[in-house]
Order: sequence, then C-alpha cells, then structure tokens
Amino acid sequence: MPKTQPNLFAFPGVDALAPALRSYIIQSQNAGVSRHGVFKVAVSGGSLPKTLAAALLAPPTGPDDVVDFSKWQIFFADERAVPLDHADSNYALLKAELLDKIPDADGRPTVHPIDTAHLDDIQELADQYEKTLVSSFASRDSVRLPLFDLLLLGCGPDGHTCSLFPGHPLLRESDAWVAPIEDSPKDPPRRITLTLPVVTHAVRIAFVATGGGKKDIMKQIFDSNNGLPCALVNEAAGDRVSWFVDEPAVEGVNFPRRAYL
Ligand SMILES: O=C1O[C@H](COP(=O)(O)O)[C@@H](O)[C@H](O)[C@H]1O
Repeated sequence: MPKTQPNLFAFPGVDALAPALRSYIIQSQNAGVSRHGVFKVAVSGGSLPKTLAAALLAPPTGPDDVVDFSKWQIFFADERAVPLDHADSNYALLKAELLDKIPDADGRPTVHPIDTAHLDDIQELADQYEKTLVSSFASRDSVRLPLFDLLLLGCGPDGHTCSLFPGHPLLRESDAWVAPIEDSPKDPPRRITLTLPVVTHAVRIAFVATGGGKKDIMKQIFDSNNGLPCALVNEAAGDRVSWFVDEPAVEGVNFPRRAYL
C-alpha cells in the first residue's frame, strides 16, 4: 500500500490559522465523544498554548462550532520536572494561557498534570505518569498503546517534538509509553515525554508551527529522510498528521499545501 502524506495547511498568519485549528479540534472532539464519551487529548508546551487559546477561546460562530471542555481529558505530551507553578512548567503555561481563561459556560476540562511528589526521581515521575495513562486508557495488558483522540504538538527549531530530540537514544524507545529524559539539549534538562510509538499511534496528530524562525527546520522536515523527530512522526503516521503553519514558517518549503475546507 502506498504511504500516505501528511497534510500541510498554511495560512497568512495566526488570525487565519486559529479558526481552522479550532474547526479541526472540534471535529476531533466530536469524533472522540462519539467513540467513547470523552475527548482524550495531549498537548505540548512552548509556543502552542498561546495559539490554542486564540483558537479555542474565540466565540462560537454557530451551533456546530462548540468546544465542550466538560468532555475533555487533557494530558501532557511532555513535561518538565519542575513544580506546577514553575516558570518552566508546561502545565503552568497551559493554565495561564488557556485553562484559567475558559468561560464557565464552556465547562471544565479534566486535566492530568504530573505528580510532583516524584520530581527527584524522573524515572518514577515517568512511571507514575504512565500509570495515569493506564488508568485512563485501560491496562497495559489489554492495550499495547494508549489511543489518544488527538495530539496537539509543537515543533522546536531543531525538529524536536514533545521532549524527543534529534539523535537522542530515546527515539528508539519501543516499550514505555512515557519516558524520562535527563539530558535534554534544551533547558530544563530533566523532563518526561510520550514516546514515539505512542505519538504515532494517535487517531490524529496536529503540529502547530508559526514564525520565520521555523522555516529552516521545516525545509528539512519536509525534504528528506533525515530522522528528525517531527519527520519520523510524518513518516509513521502519514495522513493522520496535519500541520497548521503560517506562511513565514514554510517559506521555501517544497511540499504541496492543502486548502483547509
Ligand atoms: O521544550 C519544548 O519545546 C517544544 C517546542 O517549543 P516551541 O516554543 O518551539 O513551540 C514544545 O513543543 C515542548 O512541549 C516543550 O517542552
């Protein structure tokens, strides 16, 4: 069977990107709720939460344009081994940008942060977060991998996603669902992350990349077999992957854009 290609949706700027991302997330939400009554989504940190807020906090444009946060179970695609109110915490970032601003009428999501009792032992921190997934997705004996309805991911300027970094041995992890990393090349060095098999198993995977600072790495990601973590997700998940980017991020990228309909 021929390999499928990721979808590349490019917009003039975040103002145009945000409504399309919103519509894509709502479709994923509705599909998840139809499948199992809830929407299981994992989110990244970095620049993503701000764009997510622009998409999800906008007023609805009609009866089908409803974000029902009461059905959301939010997990973290990666997290830094810091307290939940630390400036480096992905949870703190999501809380400040999005969670604290959700209007009461949109419902409250169930949020699954890391257990900060284990910050001194990141293997334990990762194991405990894996147990959180196990209790939400059924036991490891019954499912080989957790099936997220949607992953909302960022792409670092080096091609990393989650806390999966280029050339790092963690890219070969094939057993754990959640793994610790102690030597992240980007600060802070101690983190936990979903592993590549979990990422590529998701029903849908959306990357959001904006700004001219991403254009060089975007050329590499869409150019060749280079083993960059974002490229590995593209290769393994094909058309289950959608990229929401602005034009500056894909200037010079030689890959067909799709219109978002
Ligand atoms: O360290 C991280 O960086 C990536 C990318 O961040 P961005 O600011 O370039 O969008 C992010 O996706 C990840 O969650 C975070 O821990």
